Amino acid sequence: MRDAVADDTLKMESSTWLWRDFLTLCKPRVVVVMLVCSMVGMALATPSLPPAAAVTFGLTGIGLAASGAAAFNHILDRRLDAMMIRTQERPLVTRRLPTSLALLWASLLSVLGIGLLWWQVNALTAWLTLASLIGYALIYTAFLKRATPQNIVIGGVAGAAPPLLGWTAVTGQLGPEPLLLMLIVFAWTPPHFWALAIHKRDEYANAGVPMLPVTHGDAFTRLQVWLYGWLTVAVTLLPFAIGMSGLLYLVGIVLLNIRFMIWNWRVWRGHDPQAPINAFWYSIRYILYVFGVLLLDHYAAIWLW
Ligand code: HEM
Ligand SMILES: CC(C)=CCC/C(C)=C/CC/C(C)=C/COP(=O)(O)OP(=O)(O)O
Repeated sequence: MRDAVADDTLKMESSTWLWRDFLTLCKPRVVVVMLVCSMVGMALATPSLPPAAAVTFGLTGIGLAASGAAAFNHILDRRLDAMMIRTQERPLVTRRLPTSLALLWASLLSVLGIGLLWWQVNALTAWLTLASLIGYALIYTAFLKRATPQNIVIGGVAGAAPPLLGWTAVTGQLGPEPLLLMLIVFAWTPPHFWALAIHKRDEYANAGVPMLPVTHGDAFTRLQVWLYGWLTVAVTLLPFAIGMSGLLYLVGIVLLNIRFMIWNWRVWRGHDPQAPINAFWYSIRYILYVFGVLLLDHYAAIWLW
């Protein structure tokens, strides 16, 4: 009797673990932030509320496809992940999940995501999402990541797509505004990632991944964080400059950028060894707040005026 209870507990624990592992393959926190950016892209695409069907199917499709891309990344990187402390507890490294099952999971998520966008949203969004999926899962992960320190700059195009995908899900069209939203995420990616890469430089070096701090050293990477930080500041001022967003956005973005650049300045100076990792965590809050303030400004303009 006692053993049967123990067995059941074990079964329950292992099935919870199994689901957790499937979820881990999706990089859920990254995908959630991407979906926030997509949602803001959807909201800004129309002066009224975006249609419920485009929002529901659009977010589900983009979320499934991004999760599929993340799962492919886990598969292709499993040997490399085994060489880094940060990633060595991942389910395919510890073999809690067999690679074949992960491949099935990644394919299922990707086909469902792209299929849903194709049938229920529009062909343009489906094609662009497929391009982002291939861009991250294959071009970045399998080739660029191992080949050049510019990997995350080029690969950043795929990661930056979500606000544009949200926009096209609602309008079926491209335009300068969604490209600008994409450009914000694109410019933000180097300060976001290189701050972390400075902190984890030795792990990347041991694994033989040519990230910028490994190939060009800390000082050069810190300077790049500072310079791309300024590029991000310039790009985030454009929505106001072109009349896409109003005064509320301007005030919000100036405050956010001051904080963002204080962190990037600390990284650049290099006096505080904890500055890069703190700047990395702030970068995630920053991108959420930037899209949050774009959204607030948009609805304030519609409802208050
Ligand atoms: C090529 C582009 C990108 C690269 C190379 C990159 C790299 C990374 C890495 C290595 C981590 C892991 C940190 C850890 O394990 O503790 C991370 C975390 C994160 N990234 Fe990025 N990132 C990119 C683009 C993006 C984009 C576009 C978003 C969202 C819009 C994003 C949002 C996040 C979030 C929310 C986390 C925290 C995840 C967590 O807490 O588990 N990243 N990023
Ligand atoms: C369809 C669509 C919108 C696709 C976007 C896909 C996506 C989830 C991009 C995430 C970007 C990211 C976390 C890169 C880090 O990869 P890494 O391998 O360098 O980091 P790791 O070492 O933590 O795995």
